[in-house]
This record gives sequence, C-alpha cells and structure tokens, in this order.
Amino acid sequence: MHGLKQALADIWRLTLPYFTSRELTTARIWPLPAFAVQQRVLALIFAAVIIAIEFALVAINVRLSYFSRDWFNAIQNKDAASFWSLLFTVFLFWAVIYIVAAIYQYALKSYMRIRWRTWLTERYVGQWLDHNAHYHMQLLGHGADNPDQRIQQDIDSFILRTMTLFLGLLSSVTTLASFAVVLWQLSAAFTFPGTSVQVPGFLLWGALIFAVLATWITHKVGKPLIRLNFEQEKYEADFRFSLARLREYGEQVALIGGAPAEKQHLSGRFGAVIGNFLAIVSRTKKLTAVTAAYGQIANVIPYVLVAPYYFADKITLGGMQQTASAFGRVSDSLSFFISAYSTIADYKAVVDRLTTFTGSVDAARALDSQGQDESHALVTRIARAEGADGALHIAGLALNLPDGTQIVRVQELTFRPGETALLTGPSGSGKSTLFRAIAGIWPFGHGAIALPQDEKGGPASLLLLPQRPYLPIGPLREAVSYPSAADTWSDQELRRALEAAQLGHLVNRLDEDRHWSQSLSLGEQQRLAIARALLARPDWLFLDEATSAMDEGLEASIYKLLARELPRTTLVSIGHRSTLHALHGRVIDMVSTGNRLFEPRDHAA
Ligand SMILES: Nc1ncnc2c1ncn2[C@@H]1O[C@H](COP(=O)(O)OP(=O)(O)OP(=O)(O)O)[C@@H](O)[C@H]1O
Repeated sequence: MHGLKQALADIWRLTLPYFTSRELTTARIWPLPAFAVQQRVLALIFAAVIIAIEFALVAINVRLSYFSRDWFNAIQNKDAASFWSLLFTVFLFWAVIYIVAAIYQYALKSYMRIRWRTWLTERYVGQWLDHNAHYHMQLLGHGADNPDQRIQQDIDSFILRTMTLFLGLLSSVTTLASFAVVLWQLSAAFTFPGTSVQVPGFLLWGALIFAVLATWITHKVGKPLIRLNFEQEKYEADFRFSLARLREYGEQVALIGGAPAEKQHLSGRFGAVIGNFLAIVSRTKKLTAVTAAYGQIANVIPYVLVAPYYFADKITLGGMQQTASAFGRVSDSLSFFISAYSTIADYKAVVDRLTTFTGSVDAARALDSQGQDESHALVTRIARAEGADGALHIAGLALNLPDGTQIVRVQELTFRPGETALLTGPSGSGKSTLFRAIAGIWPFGHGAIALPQDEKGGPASLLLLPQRPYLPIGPLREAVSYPSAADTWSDQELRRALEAAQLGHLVNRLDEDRHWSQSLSLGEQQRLAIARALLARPDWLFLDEATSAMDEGLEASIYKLLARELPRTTLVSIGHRSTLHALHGRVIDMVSTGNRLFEPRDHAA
C-alpha cells in the first residue's frame, strides 16, 4: 500500500510540471491562425478533448449494446425488416461516429505526446547541463546510471504510458459504471433457480467476484515483473554503453590488443541482458497462463450464468446477448489491471528511473557553487567571486576529494595579470584539481577564490584548455569554434588561427563532417585547442598539460605564438617537462606537507 502511494506521488511529481507550466508556446489549431498560448492551457485543452472523446466512445458502446439486444431479438423473431433497418440506421450511424472519433482522438493523443515530450526533454536536458550537474553526477558517482537512456527513451515511455494507462483507467471506470447500471437492471429478471427469491444485482455481483479474484491472482503472479523490467532496461543500457565506448576507444583497444578482453566484457554484459530476459520470459509464461485462462473463461461464464433462464424461456436471445456483453464489459473493465499488468510493471520501472534521475540531478545541482542548497555534508563551499583588481587571489583554500579527504591546501596564492606561471609537481598532487576549482567546477572544499578583473574593471574572461580537448562530432569549423557557434568567426579568421597553430593542412577542410577526436592525433587536437584560444582571446589562459603531446621544439614555438598573438593574456600552465621552466616567468611547485596533502609554493630559484 505504501509502495502504491509512493508510486502515485512520484507519477504526480513527474506529471504536474507540464500541466502547470506558464511558458509560452505556439499553437496551431486548424482552422485558426497560429497563436501564442501557455503550455498548461494547451495541455489542459488537449487532455479535456481527449477525455471527452473517451466518454463519447463509452456512451456509443452502451448505445450499441441496446442495438445488439434489439438486433438479436429480431433474429430470434425472424424479423428481417427490423434486422436490416436496425443495421443501416442505428448501427451504421453510431459506428461511423465511433470510427471518426477514434481517429481524431488518436491524432490528438499523438500531438499531445509530441508536445509533452519536447517540453520535458528540453527541461531535463537543461537541468542536466545547467550548473554542471552532468559532471557533478559523475563526481558523486551515485544515483542515475545511463542518463542518456533516461532522457532519450524513458521520457517518451513515461508520457505514452501515462496517457495510455490514464485513458484505459478512465475508460474502464466509465464502462464499469455504465454497464454496471445495465447489468443491475438486467439482474431484476433473475431469481434463484426453482424459487422466486431475487438477489438484487445478481449478475453484477457475479462479474465483480470473478474479476476481483482474477485481479488478485494476477497481481500475485505478475509482481516480480516490475523489478525484472527495471533491471532489463538497466542491463540493456549498460550493454549499449559498453558498445558505444568501444567505438569511442577503438584505436586504444586495438593497440593494446584488447579485443579478447572486450569480447569477454561484452559477453558478460550481454549475458546479464539475456539472463534477466529469461527470468522475464519465465515469469511472463506464468502470467500468460493466468490472463489467457481468464480470457477464455470470461467468454463463456456469462452465458453459463444466464443459460438456465434462457432455456426456461424467461429471457429472449437478445436479452441473453445483451446480458453476456454487459457482463463481459463489466468484468473486462474490472480486470483492467490484468490486461495492463505488464504495461504497469514497465511503467513503474520507467517512473522509478525518471525519479532517481531527477533526484540525482537535484543532488548534483546542490553541489554547484551557484546552487542554493547547502545540505551536502562534504561541501562547505568554495567562495568564488569577482575580486577588486586584475589579479587572481586564492586564500585559505582547502580542496577535498568527493569522499572528504583533503588533498590540497592553499594558504595564500596570487597570480598577477600579465605574468606567465607554471604549476608543477608530482602526479596526483592536485594540480588539475586546483584548476578545476579556479574554473568553478570542483565543488568539494572550502575557502575563497577572488577572480580577476579585466582592464575595464569588468570580470576577466578565463579559458581552460585540458590535456585532451573535447571535439564535437561534426564539421571542423564547429570543432574549432566550440563552444561558440560555428558562424562566430569568418572563414578567414578560422584559417588564420589554424595556420598559426601549425594546422595548415586542415584549412581547406572546414566543412568536413567527422569524428575529429578519432581522426586527429593528440598533438593535433591540442593545437586545435590552441587555435580556439587564439580566436577566443581570453584575458586569462590556463593550460593543463595542453601541449604535452607535442615535441619540445613545437611546444616552445606554440608558447612563443601565444606570447606574440595574445600579449595581454595572462598564462598559467600545468606541466612536467623541465623545458617548460624557461618558457615561464614564474614556477610554482606543489610541495608535499605529508599525509598525501600538497601545498603550492614558489620555486626556490
Ligand atoms: N573525480 C574524482 N574522484 C575521486 N578522486 C579524484 C577525482 N579526480 C581526481 N581525483 C584524485 O585527486 C588527486 C589529484 O588529482 P589531479 O588530477 O588534480 O592531480 P594532478 O596533480 O593534476 O595529476 P597529474 O600530474 O597526474 O595530471 C588524485 O589522487 C586523483 O586520483
């Protein structure tokens, strides 16, 4: 019971935002011209019309059950005139309306699904990317696995199933209510065989007991499917992700001869997919036994119940037919859970996945320095704000790992504008982590970072180049301009930057669409990032081993290029090579203070 309450609360939390969104959207409702309207207004109009059509469809079914009674009576009485007239007037009229309404309802459901999915996907993608939640989710290492699957697949499944199940439930309830009345009225003709004792609503009780019993058995048999379906999706996504990762690291795997290890790994992942699927098959077999038996028994049970009355000439064939169909409709709608069980099991899994996803996005957002929540125990906030001058001041800063272990302590460190500084020290001493904190993406720790101002007294622009730059898949001009739009710079500017970065052989390939991080060497990728810096002209440039894949001569000429092309840019580098010392005016060492804790100190000359 508690589980059901929780599930309904989760569904409510996932559904409500769309139906209360005040964002504006453009509606196109034929024959009206396009107009702006709030999302929630459109959502409610869609829902109201779809529900109204659902009611109309049930009402037509009730009307047709009376048609069926009259029709079978005409058959029993061999009344051909009534038979044909009922068919061409009553049946044809209502059947045509039914068909048109069903088509219109399908179209509206599809439009609503598209709009709802678009809105929800944009919202989730936004939340996932804002405040670096996607990165912090990785750092926290808990919560939602495979966020890509949740955004691409689960949102659509959630919407489709919410609509299908809600309408199914609504249709079942209205069908139940209308045909329960019909069945109650029909029950008046039935007495205990051989007596004149009447049980009010005899047929209705019969249908009720039958359906409740079957629903209870179905629930008992089908319950494990909820967990199994949840796990199936997870195993499928893990398998898909492993394949995608192999595609990404194809060269590295080939070089190290990793194919057999990969095969084994993939076969393990696929084994989990199949193992779980077999468990689903085994459970579904049992469930099918219940639902198929129910379907068969439901076909004959109403006839069995009313046959004695028909044979005793107490009811007509039409009456028997109408009773049987009303009984069928009532038990069908009562057994809504039976027919929808596997959908519900799947639905619950989708709801759980979206709920854990939103939960872990919220936890990750809370980590952000701009976030509002202070609840995370390990985050005591790194205050990162614009300072009062052109320098970068760090004071009383402690940087921790996600588990709370302190790795870096900075009592006082200032980078002055215009200088070139090199941060060096042992591997794992927290150099990159210090850069991450300066960039504002490392949330664990406390202390203060005063960001520099530019020459006009506004916030200075900062650009950080990592060792392995991110290159989007697409035209080269997009990769060079990233994260700015591809048309930010003219072809001439892009070519000039590429040539300066010693990538002259790429200047005529600006429109070539490729997976650039797979086709360029690491040294070329690093030079492409340098070209980005030349275009962006930041006030401060941080190079985290951003020239490590170049030979020493090339590295030196890139540093000279940066000094020449970006004379106003302050340069702070991380690097291990001793030749880098000569290229920087100041060297700062990460010095161990014991206990795996490091502190930056100016290099003794
Ligand atoms: N996301 C993370 N989760 C847990 N530990 C991390 C994470 N990122 C970094 N660390 C740990 O923090 C320590 C410092 O890492 P960092 O990358 O800052 O070192 P570095 O000095 O830049 O090393 P290198 O010179 O090898 O690049 C390392 O021990 C590393 O294992």
